[in-house]
Amino acid sequence: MSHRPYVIDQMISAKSIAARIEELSTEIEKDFRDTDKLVVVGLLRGSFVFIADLVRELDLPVEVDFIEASSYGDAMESSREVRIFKDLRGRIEGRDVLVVEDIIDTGHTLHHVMAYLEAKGPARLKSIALLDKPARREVDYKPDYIGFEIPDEFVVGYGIDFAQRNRNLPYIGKVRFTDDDPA
Ligand SMILES: O=P(O)(O)OC[C@H]1O[C@H](OP(=O)(O)OP(=O)(O)O)[C@H](O)[C@@H]1O
Ligand code: HPA
Ligand SMILES: [Mg+2]
Repeated sequence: MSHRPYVIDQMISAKSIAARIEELSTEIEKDFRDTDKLVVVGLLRGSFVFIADLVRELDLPVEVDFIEASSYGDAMESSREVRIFKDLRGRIEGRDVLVVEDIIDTGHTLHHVMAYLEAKGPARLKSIALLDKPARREVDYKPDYIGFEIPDEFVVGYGIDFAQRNRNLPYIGKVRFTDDDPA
């Protein structure tokens, strides 16, 4: 939990996010045009806004499922220990699967979840992250689709939290601590 005062500076507008999701959907539709059904798996909690907007742009037969993993808790630093709190409801063996993530930072979360899901034997398994922060990567993993590459800033909004707050902002913003400001 942060007790330091901070403000949020907008980094990516709601309009830019919507435009990028349209482009990404076209790419995904092309790659999975022959699918009988695509299981779109949201990684809770951060991806709940992104998956809602993404599936509504996808002109494919989709099923939606969720898995919950977390490694940050209320901190700004990854614990590097990814815990699965909730597993999928459905089976993905032999199915086409797209994992939807809000942000890839150190890479521990997505890397761990992809290995966990791969072991369930899907036909095709791909991942999409709205944001990619490559400067902080600790594991060698690159999502198949990326919305925006961002600099090394702590971001919030559009589902992403800081100590569980700010998930409801319609845009992506960066956290700026005001006690860092020169007097
Ligand atoms: O690449 P990494 O360094 O692993 O960081 C990315 C992950 O961290 C955040 O989740 P968090 O653990 O905060 O849980 P949440 O989704 O419930 O907010 C974010 O939603 C990603 O899942
Ligand atoms: O920049 C971030 N903001 C919020 N949660 C996060 N989890 C990984 N990176 C971030
Ligand atoms: Mg998350």
